[in-house]
Amino acid sequence: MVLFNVSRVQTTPFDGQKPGTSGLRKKVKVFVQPHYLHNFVQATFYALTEENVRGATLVVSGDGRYFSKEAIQIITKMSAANGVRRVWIGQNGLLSTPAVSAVIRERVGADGSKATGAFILTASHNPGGPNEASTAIYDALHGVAGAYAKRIFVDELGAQESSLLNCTPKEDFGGGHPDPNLTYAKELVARLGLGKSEPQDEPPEFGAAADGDADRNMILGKRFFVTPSDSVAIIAANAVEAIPYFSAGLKGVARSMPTSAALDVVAKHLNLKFFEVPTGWKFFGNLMDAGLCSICGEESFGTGSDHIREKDGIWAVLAWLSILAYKNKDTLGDKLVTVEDIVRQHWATYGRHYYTRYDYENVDAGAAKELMGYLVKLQSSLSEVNQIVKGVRSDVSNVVNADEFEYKDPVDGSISSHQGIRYLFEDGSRLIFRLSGTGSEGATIRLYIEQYEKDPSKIGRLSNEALAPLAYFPSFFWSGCELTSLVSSERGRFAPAEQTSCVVANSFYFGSPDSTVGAGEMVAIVFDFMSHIYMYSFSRVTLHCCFSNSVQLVETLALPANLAAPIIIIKAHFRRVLRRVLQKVWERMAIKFIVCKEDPLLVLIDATRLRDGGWLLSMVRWWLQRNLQFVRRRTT
Ligand SMILES: O=P(O)(O)OC[C@H]1O[C@H](O)[C@H](O)[C@@H](O)[C@@H]1O
Repeated sequence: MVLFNVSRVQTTPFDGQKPGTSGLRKKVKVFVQPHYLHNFVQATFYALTEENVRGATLVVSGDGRYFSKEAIQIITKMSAANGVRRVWIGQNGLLSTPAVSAVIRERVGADGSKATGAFILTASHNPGGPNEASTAIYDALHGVAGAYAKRIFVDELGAQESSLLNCTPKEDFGGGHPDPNLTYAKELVARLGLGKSEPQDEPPEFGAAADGDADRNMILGKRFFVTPSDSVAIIAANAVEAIPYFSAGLKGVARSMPTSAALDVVAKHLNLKFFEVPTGWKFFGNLMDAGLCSICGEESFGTGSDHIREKDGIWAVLAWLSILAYKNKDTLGDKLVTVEDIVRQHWATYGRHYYTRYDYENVDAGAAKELMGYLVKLQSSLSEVNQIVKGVRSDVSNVVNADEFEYKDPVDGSISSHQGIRYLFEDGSRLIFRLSGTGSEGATIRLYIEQYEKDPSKIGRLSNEALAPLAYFPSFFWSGCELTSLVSSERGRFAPAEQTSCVVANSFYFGSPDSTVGAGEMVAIVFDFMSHIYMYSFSRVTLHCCFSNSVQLVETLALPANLAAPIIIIKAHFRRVLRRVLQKVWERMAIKFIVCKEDPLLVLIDATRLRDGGWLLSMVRWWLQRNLQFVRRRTT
């Protein structure tokens, strides 16, 4: 016979310690509080009848999640103290929930005993770990990455199966678009708290996605998006300490031209060889073969190293996990260093490159070519460019260089020309225009906007706000072009799809604090030919410097200060078609039309009408998106 000393310990109740539908489910940090589990176990014993406890046999086991071992010790001791005779524990404390049920119902002990009940240590499908928030999700978007993900993340690294999302490869990628970005990795984006609405569960700390063939990657933190340009810079900055493969040092780093210059700053700080190559992975291959480059990346969600000659989506995720592990090596039990912490720390050290990309897809190939030609021609006069720039925003630095990117391969000496049009600003900001080389229909124009901020007090701004001044320019640069083709196209997407920021381009300007209008205030809503929408307050100075032509126009027209009916000013060639469409819809709003020759489409509305005018804006936007195909250079 074994004798135990039983001691009584005074405890106090815990708020909300109530079993729900299926047991007591609480976060680990709640469960590990002193006496939390003890209170629950003792309360359970008190609730049971004497004969179910005294001399009884209990089963105690679970799914082996964090804190199970400690809990089994506590429950076993408390069972003994309460008179339980025998505790059956699965090997290493492991038993599936159905197995526990089977043991209670079927198992008969050597002495004929049967279990009267069990403590099952599980939270079922919910995450576990010292901090459940440290879980991760990997979304293979039903591409081939799924086949590798289970082996690498679950079997090798011990992640839970529930961390795998869309990891069964499917012929049609599950009907989705297997491109890992904020637009297409919808489910992952929503789970990480970056969707339109808050997710049901607290988002995990880490998320990543791959494309169909597993060479691209997207890295997310909880409610946080890491731009691919930042991602490669951060990997490079931490590689030597955090990734054993690079412990001997980096040979050099490289990025594609439109990728932000975040990597350049790291290379400079660490005194690394640095290369800026045209878009396309093949340019990195030469550098790697020549032993000049260890890590490289592109804004198009490609990141890789010289372990192979392609970008490698899973490698990028492992690189990030290595950095997270390294940054957390001393934080066991404390608050974890998160993805967001790492990125913000990086910005504080190296400065931040605010960055976004707009894609204008499926536009008329001829018109796109002409537009690019126009942008190149504009480059011949920097003073003209700066005149436009200063006329729009006096607070933006000068364009100091403008060119078409050309690359001379340092290894074989080959030259690649016409690799994108660059407008480079004095403060390091850049506007880049490029024709995509991967589109399958029409042309795709990519517009990359980047602004460098060194001042640590200014690195925490919203990206759309920080980039707003620069985002004004493209339409002004293009003001020498005009819309001509009004071919209706259901499929052509006229509105830009913003790939690298959470902000949808069309809400870009409405979303900024500048755009709030007071009741009775007069505002102008301007649609430029790219269907960006600008809203200006007439009582603000911004309007005067932002849109001087329109102001002059409005002044010339001597519009009344408080407009009763909306007025729509349209370009001459829109008149017939737009008027026909809009007049029908808006008859009851007594819209007056004024036709002007030189301005973009201008809708002038009394702000008091804006509250019920949302549908009106949607109508205009819908019409523009549906009907305007693209631009052609002004021929005069
Ligand atoms: O030319 P784009 O449409 O911008 O595509 C750019 C990307 O296309 C492919 O994925 C290449 O492998 C990448 O190296 C490149 O960055």
